[in-house]
Amino acid sequence: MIAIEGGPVVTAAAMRAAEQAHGDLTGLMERAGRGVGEAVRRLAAGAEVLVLCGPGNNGGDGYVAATYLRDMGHRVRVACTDVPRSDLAKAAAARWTGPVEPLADVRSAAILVDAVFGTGLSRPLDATIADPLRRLVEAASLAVAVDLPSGVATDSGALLVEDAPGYALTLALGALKPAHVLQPAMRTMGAIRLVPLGLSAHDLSGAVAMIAPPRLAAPDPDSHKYSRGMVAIVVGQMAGAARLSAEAALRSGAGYAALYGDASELGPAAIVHRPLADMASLDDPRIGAIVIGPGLGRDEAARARLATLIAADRHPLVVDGDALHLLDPATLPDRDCPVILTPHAGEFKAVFGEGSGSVIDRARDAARATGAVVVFKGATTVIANRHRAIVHPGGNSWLSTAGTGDVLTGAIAAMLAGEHGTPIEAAAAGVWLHAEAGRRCGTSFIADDLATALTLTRASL
Ligand SMILES: NC(=O)C1=CN([C@@H]2O[C@H](COP(=O)(O)OP(=O)(O)OC[C@H]3O[C@@H](n4cnc5c(N)ncnc54)[C@H](OP(=O)(O)O)[C@@H]3O)[C@@H](O)[C@H]2O)[C@@H](O)CC1
Ligand SMILES: [K+]
Repeated sequence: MIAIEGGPVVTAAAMRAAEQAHGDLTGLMERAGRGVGEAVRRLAAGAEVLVLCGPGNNGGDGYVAATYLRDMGHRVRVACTDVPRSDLAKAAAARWTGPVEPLADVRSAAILVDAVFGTGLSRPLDATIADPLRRLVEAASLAVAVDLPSGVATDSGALLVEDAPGYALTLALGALKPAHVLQPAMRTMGAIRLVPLGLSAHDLSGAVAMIAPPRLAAPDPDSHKYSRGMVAIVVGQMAGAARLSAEAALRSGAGYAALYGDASELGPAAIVHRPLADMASLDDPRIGAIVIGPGLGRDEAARARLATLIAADRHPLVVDGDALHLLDPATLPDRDCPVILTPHAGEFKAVFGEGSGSVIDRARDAARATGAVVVFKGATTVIANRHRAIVHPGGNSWLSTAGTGDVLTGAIAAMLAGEHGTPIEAAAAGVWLHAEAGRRCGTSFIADDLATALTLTRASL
């Protein structure tokens, strides 16, 4: 089992293609089943194991795991939902010489291994499988899903079973699939670990990857406040939101944060307040990123400011909150300077409509249509540009409090202004810092605490 940070997230079809490119399908199943067997053996600590096998290759992995456990002298029973139907599963089942019980009335065991369906699940589970599976998972003190819990849709993360039971551990085979990073599937999986199968990185090189901690360099010895990144924030009707963004930008490492507009001079003294007599005040070439949206309001003045910034095309932009409701996405593809959009689900719908597919698909479609980096915030946050996507599979659920989005915007703007990688890398770095700061804050914190926590989060890298 190895770490999954930065690794590929691969659809069922891409996984099958990688498997075919590898060629040695029997060898892959051997590695998968053995990897499962080794993990289960370590965790079972001698307790009886029940392996449930389905008719396809997921079931084949189960037979291999059961055979391994038996050969290691472990107490193991096998039950099946159906006879093996794929050639590989037939061959694996033939090597299991013990009894195979029917699923319906099989006795539960302390350790349950679910090898019923994996990436080949094609329709909702029938009650004749779902009911005994739920009973056995719930009766076990440790339930382990092979590749995926049987009942989750690989590419969308949807549940194809009612009252899906919760597992303690899911052993992803070869690579993570979208369901491993998407809700509601993810919340049924428990801890997720990867069993490597030796598939080549080239064959797995999909366009979607798990987020990894960013590598952020310390300022150069000859750095100054502008070279570290100057963030300008356009103030609107609710100045507190803009202040949160400014503070977050500074605590994420920006050298200078200026609020442009009529804000009372509250907040850290380090934040600079400048009047916004006209938009020309934002022409300062030292500005590395402009934030527009937090607390902006949706009046005509706000709309005009946004349109002017987009048309001017002089600075990288981070567009959030109210500005997303005022945005005409058709104006974006012509820009040369990078744009990062940071919508939550409601804002995403306001800009792009409902879309189709998973949040990964929808974020990627939006990025392709606009040329912008789209940070689609939610239970799983997806950061996409035209060519690829990075997923952050959720952070501390206590982040769902007012102002945390403004903090994220500031963190992303700091990364963009400080030129920490390409725009998608800068956006991902901001998402990571924000989520990690949220983790450090624990429970019932407020957005101000989150902004404060960015200092030590940044220091941890
Ligand atoms: N890719 C790799 O690199 C490797 C993949 N490996 C493993 O292979 C797994 C994928 O195997 P797979 O393609 O055979 O699909 P799998 O999940 O076993 O199910 C297919 C069977 O289930 C049936 N079926 C489907 N839905 C059903 C339902 N609701 N109710 C009832 N039946 C249903 C379906 O029947 P059908 O839809 O044709 O009627 C078919 O018989 C993957 O998750 C991993 O564990 C590793 O061994 C090695 C490396
Ligand atoms: K499974």
